[in-house]
Amino acid sequence: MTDPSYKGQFVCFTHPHIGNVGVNDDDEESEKCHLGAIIVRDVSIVVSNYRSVMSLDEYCKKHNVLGLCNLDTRALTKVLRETGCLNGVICTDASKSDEELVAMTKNWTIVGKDLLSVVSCKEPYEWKDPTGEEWEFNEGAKTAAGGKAFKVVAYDFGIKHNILRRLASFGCSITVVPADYPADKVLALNPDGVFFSNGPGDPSAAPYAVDNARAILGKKPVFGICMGHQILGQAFGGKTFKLKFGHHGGNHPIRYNPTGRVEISAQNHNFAVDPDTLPEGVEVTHINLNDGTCAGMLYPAKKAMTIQYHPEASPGPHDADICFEQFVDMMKAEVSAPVAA
Ligand SMILES: NC(=O)CC[C@H](N)C(=O)O
Repeated sequence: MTDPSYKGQFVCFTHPHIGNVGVNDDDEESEKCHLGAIIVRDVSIVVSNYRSVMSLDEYCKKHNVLGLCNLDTRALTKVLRETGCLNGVICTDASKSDEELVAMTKNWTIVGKDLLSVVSCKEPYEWKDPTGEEWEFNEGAKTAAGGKAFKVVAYDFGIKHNILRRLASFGCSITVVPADYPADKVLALNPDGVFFSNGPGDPSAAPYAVDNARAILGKKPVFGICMGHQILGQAFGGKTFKLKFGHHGGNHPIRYNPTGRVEISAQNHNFAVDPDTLPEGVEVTHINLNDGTCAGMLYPAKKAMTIQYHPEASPGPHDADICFEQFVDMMKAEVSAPVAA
């Protein structure tokens, strides 16, 4: 609910019973809920978890989030699995006719809408907090950087807090900058690496982000997650397209081509990079095993790596946490062998 990449979307849960563990402040991935609406079959009236501070119902009311319950979400899922993702409208104004409501949905499209500037921070800020001691699952994270504190500038396209925490756990100190922060100002900060975050909407709707990425490529090691992967894909010279079925939730198998290792991943995206449009020198390193789409890239000549899904999880499995270490390794290698500008 608090992942800014979901800005404006309706999320329908297939699990019939939602909300039994309540809501806590520590798991928030940004300052607020970004969903257009949450749709569940049965919202739990009993909340039982030691971290819970309020029920899902109370949370929705407090944050003015539209919630629908008692809807047959499995029936809706059966429709969506045929049609793919659909536009929807939820309305409490009984004076609107069905025709008017249908026209509203038909006249709306996610394609071409720049939502990055809507959810991004407005001013740069620093982030230092790693994953809390009691939740750290990767003993190697602390020592991965070999005692060096790598300075990372992170583009905020709607960044999730846990990405910042994982980078900090791997020894990075991070300056988060707005989505349209000029590339020359980023380079003037002289970071060890530049990170491109997750974010909502159509990656083709933010050409300024692609231009900045292009201007940074080859000058600093870069890492992109989700929207960052798509923006970098375009900066490499590739194209993105809207999937019929987006990938959502915490159980998607990914193959890492260099080793054949399969990891289970958390995902949230509706667009993808078309691998056929990528220039020579860009390797597709990760494949989504459900539909064969491109899930990660490496551009060795530019010291650029990208992941279409969520290695930071939160929530979700930790299998892909190794990506943060690979980014740190790229920055380490850069200290001894700088990339050619
Ligand atoms: N989580 C994300 O960054 C999503 C990326 C992009 N908005 C998509 O839907 O594909």
